Parts: sequence; structure tokens; C-alpha cells
Amino acid sequence: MTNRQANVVSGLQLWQWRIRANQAAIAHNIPVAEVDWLLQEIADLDRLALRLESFKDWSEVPMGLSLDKLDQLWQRRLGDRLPVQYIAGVTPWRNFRLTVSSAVLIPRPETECLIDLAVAAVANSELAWQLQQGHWVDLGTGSGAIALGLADAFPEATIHAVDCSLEALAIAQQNAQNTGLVDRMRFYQGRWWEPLTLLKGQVSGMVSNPPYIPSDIVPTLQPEVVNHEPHLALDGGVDGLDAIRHLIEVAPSYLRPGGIWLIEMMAGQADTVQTLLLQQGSYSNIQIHSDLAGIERFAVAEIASSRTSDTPSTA
Ligand SMILES: C[S@@+](CC[C@H](N)C(=O)[O-])C[C@H]1O[C@@H](n2cnc3c(N)ncnc32)[C@H](O)[C@@H]1O
Repeated sequence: MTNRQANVVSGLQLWQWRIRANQAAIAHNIPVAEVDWLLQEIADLDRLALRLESFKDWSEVPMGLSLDKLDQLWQRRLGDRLPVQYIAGVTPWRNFRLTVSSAVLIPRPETECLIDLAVAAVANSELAWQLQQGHWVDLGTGSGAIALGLADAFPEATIHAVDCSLEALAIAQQNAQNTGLVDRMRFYQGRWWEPLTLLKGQVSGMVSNPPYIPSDIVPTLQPEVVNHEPHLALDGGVDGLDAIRHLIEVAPSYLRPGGIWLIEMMAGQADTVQTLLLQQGSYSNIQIHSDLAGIERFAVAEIASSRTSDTPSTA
């Protein structure tokens, strides 16, 4: 987003644009709230000014882009279903305001739960003190959301963020700089665990939201997703479980005994993931957790000290 002071528009012009944008949103079945959210992000307008429409009388409203450019992008929202977060270039996630571009998945609200589950898993561990100050990894970091959440939740930990996309890593690093957490974060380009060989046997926790959508479902997703978000972030192979299977197999040689293994998955995958974890033989205390919509969305386990498996439970 460019400097807000570089573009100014009269309050009346912006008020007229907002009315047209609201009408178009309704006609295109897009939530009207997106218009005001976008105006808060790109113009110096707060909720009250928007609600009372007090900005209508302002001679100048500073904007991050020109009204023409804003309108062009809004037409893409309507016609191409470009996600509004890519227009604004930012999205809220936990207590962060994250930069996003079409190089990264827009971090989802349900993914926020991964951080709370990581904190709970540590709190319930006999090794809580060691785990919270050790090495944590976010595999497939995208915008860096999970890595930042971990850095925030575990102030004494070092966070290692991996992605195979250089463009995504650039965004993740920018977000780390913006939040002031960058000193405890490391970034690596590569495939899942591969760049982290030096950490074998030492990692306190792995958190990942890998691509998990079966390949034949990807084209059926809503146009905002399938036409604009990176397919590298979505496509999990024939049954959606390629990446999760790999993470189950390889993690035990990187995680320390008692280390936490935590992933996000898709509705319908929980039973298979639980079985795969059990069959692998290194995991104990396997639990499935639901998201706020009641969908079994997260799997958490720990590396058994004796490296033998345990009976699973559903939380
Ligand atoms: C579903 S997105 C998750 C992004 C972010 N962690 C989040 O939750 O919003 C999956 C991420 O995994 C990355 N990815 C896909 N295949 C990968 C691989 N083989 N190795 C490392 N990262 C990979 C993608 O580039 C993408 O950023």
C-alpha cells in the first residue's frame, strides 16, 4: 500500500463512491461490510466516521491509493472475485495486522486456534519449562502467521519458519519485521523439514497448516480461493494427505522426546490422521480438536519418550 498522504480525495467524492460500492456489493452477493473494512484500511477513516458519515464534509481524506485505483480494484472484487484482503494488502490475524499478497494464503480465523492448542499442549506437558524455551517450527509458513503467533506465545523460544515459496518467505519476513518479533525468528526456503537438519532431535514443537485439499476438490472451491490463492498452499494430492503423511513420518527424527506435533486438517480427515499417527509408532497422547464450527480440524500428539504409541482420544 502506498503512502496515504500521496493521495487525497474529497470527502464528498469518497462518500459517493461508498454508496455505489455498497449497492454493487449487494448486487454481487458480496458482504457489504467489506466496503467499510476496505475504507478503514486504505483511508484515514475510523468506524465512527463511517457510521456517522461525518467524512462527507471533509475537504480532504488521505488515502493509500487514488480513488481511480481503488475503484479498479473494487471492480476486480466484483467481477473476478479478487479477495478484499488482497486489495487492502493486509488482513487481521490474532493480534497482528499481516501483510498479504497473492503469493500467500490469506490466514484464516480457524488457524488462530493452532496457537492456543500449542500453548495448551505445552501447559499440559511435564516438560513445559523446557518446551516453551526451545526450538519451534512452522512448516509451510506462508504469510508467517503461525510462526508469529508462536513467537508471541512463547517469548523465550526460537521460531524456525519454512516454506518452499521464496515469494511467501519474503512476505513472512516483512511481517516479522513489522511486528518486532524478528530477532527470535529464522526463515528457510525448502521442503518441509529439509532445511532444518541441524535441529534433528532437538525441536520442542512442530506446527503446520499444510495444503490438505484433495486435488479434484481444488477446482470446485469458491472463486476467491481457486482463482486467486496459491494452489501450492491448497493442493494436498489425491486424498489431500500427501503433506500430512510426510509430516507424520519425518517429524519423529526432528522432535525431542515429549515434543509437540500439531497440524490443521480438513473436515473428514481426522480418523485417517489419527490412524496414521498411531501406526507410525512414535506418537503418544494423540488428540483431535474441533474448530468453533464443530469441525474436527486439528490433530495434536507428542513424541513418546519410549517411542511407543498410545491409545487415541477425542477432545
Ligand atoms: C495452507 S498454506 C498455510 C500458510 C500459513 N501457514 C497459514 O496458515 O496461513 C500452506 C503453505 O505450505 C507451503 N508449502 C507447500 N508445499 C510445501 C513444501 N513441500 N515444503 C514447504 N512448504 C510448502 C505453501 O507455499 C503454503 O505457504
